[in-house]
Order: sequence, then structure tokens, then C-alpha cells
Amino acid sequence: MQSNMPDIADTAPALQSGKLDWVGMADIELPFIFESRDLAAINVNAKARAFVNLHKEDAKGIHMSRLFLALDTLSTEQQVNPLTIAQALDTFISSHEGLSDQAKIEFKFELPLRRKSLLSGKAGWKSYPLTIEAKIDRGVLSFELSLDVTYSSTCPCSAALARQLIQQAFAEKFSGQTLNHEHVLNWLGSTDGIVATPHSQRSIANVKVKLASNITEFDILSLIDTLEGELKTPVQAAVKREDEQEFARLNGQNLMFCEDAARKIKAVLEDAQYADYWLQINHYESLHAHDAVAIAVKGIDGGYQP
Ligand SMILES: Nc1nc2c(ncn2[C@@H]2O[C@H](COP(=O)(O)OP(=O)(O)OP(=O)(O)O)[C@@H](O)[C@H]2O)c(=O)[nH]1
Repeated sequence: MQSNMPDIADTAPALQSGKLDWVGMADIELPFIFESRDLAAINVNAKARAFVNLHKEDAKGIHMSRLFLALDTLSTEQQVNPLTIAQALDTFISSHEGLSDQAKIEFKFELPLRRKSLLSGKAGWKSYPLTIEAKIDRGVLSFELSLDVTYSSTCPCSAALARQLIQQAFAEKFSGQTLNHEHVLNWLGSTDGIVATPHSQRSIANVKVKLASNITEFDILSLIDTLEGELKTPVQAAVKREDEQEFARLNGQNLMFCEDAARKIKAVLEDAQYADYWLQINHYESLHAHDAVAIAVKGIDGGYQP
């Protein structure tokens, strides 16, 4: 049937000759089963982008359906991991012999994880926005992961100013008095005692890491655990009162500017020895209507730019 049909991509002349860096499809709906170390294989609903280069200058176009069907195989017959993504990339190239020697796949999806509460032993779902980009460039495979981690940041400046007000209130309340333990304790437990509270804000760390090309599995959980463990105040799923109190304690003991968060994340990414990394810290201010932002990269030649 197909052989009787006109095949424009193969036979029609290009309107204008020239090489193209990437040609393909964006925003493809692609449910698949995702695999990553220490996680049960999980169904996710990804949006995919799929591309090859077009280095044959006079070819009319690439064969979109071949990319689409290779992704469909990944979605329906395989589980998604570095090995199957590499196979799909190989199929992109082998199905475009003479046209392409580079291929790229991008998957964007939310990864739902069970997260434990701080103290109460409860658990709940929390979703992490994740993008996986895989590329073959003239035979060289590379993987990149982008991840957002949401956390709470309490302003150290605001905390110091609030403490000063609390000290002033104490000085006024108890000046010239012999301190009575119970009286002071009760006063500290009142809103008059803690007369000011520092502001904190929902904050997001956007992190991008370049993975080794020979990986056989993703390890998203350990990256998330490392980032959240360093920040100390990730947003919570299940929260009972003891968890909320612990969260308040952790916020009070981990005051941070966006610079502090950026340096902490930079240090753990350095330790983890990623081939390259890029990070952007966003503190969505509650004091200001604008945000506080810090950006850092590993700083290698030809690597990510800030
Ligand atoms: N290359 C290209 N194809 C497009 C574009 N927009 C839509 N398509 C369609 O993508 C469809 C699939 O193209 P091919 O992969 O060449 O389809 P095919 O010829 O049936 O498949 P093969 O026999 O494997 O070549 C065609 O029907 C095109 O019309 C575009 O901008 N560029």
C-alpha cells in the first residue's frame, strides 16, 4: 500500500538546500514505565521531544514517523532507562542513514515519590518535576538530568531582626524585676513573648547534572535525597503537629539566603563528581514582590554556562 503513495520526504526537492541542527517533534504525549535505582518501576505521563540533525543539504526532510514509532516502542514494549533510551537514539540514527548523525530525546514528567514525614512516621506522595535529555553526537552518548527541589527558606536577616525585637520586649517586660522562672516561661509561650517572627518563603532549586555516558541506570532518588538532605527544609507531604514543630525547628536552625542555598548545593554537586552541573536557586520572597536568585555552574571548558 505505502509503495504506491508519494513519499515527499524521500523524493521531493528541498525548497532551499542547507544543513539543519535539529529537526523532529515536540510535545509528544508519551506514557511509559520509568526505572531508576531503588525505586519500583513507575508509570509516568511524559511529554517528549525527539530530534535528529539533517546534515544532507538537499534532502527534503527527515522521517518523523520513524522517530515517533521508536518512541512508541519505548513506551509500549520497554521500560525507560539509559539502555533503552540509547537504543531508541540508535534507531533514530539508523533509520536516517545518510541524513543524520546526531539524535536527541527529551522526556519531561513528574516523578511521584513516597516521602516520609519528619517525626510522626506517616508518609505521602510528593511529585518532582524531572527532565531527562539524552543525545548521541557522532557516536558519543550523553545524558543530562534536570530536577526541581522545593523547600522552605527562612531569612537570616529577618530572623536577627525578630530576635532583636524579642530581646527588646523582654527588656521592657522584666526590667528591674527579679526573674521568676515560671513567669518568664509563660511569657515566652505567649505572642507577647515571641513578638516577631522571621519571614520564610517557598523556594525552588533547579538543578541540572551531566551524567556519565556509560551509566546503566538512573539514580534520581539519591540525587533528590542528597539535595533535600543538604537543604534540610524540603516541603513536606504528610504533616502532623510533631512534624510541623520539627519543620519549624529545622527552619530556625537552617536560616539561609539564596547564596547560602546555592553554595550548599554547589558543594554537594562537587562532591558527587558530576561531569558538569548547573544550578539556579529561587527564593520566592514573601518580604518582596520580586525573587532572590543565585546561579552557579561547575565551570568547565565547553560546559554549562551560568
Ligand atoms: N519531514 C517532515 N514531515 C512532516 C512535517 N510535518 C508533518 N510531517 C509528516 O510526517 C509524516 C511521516 O513522514 P515519514 O516518516 O517520511 O512517513 P512515511 O513515508 O510513511 O514513512 P517511511 O516509509 O518510513 O519513510 C508525513 O506524513 C509528513 O507529512 C514536517 O514539517 N517535516
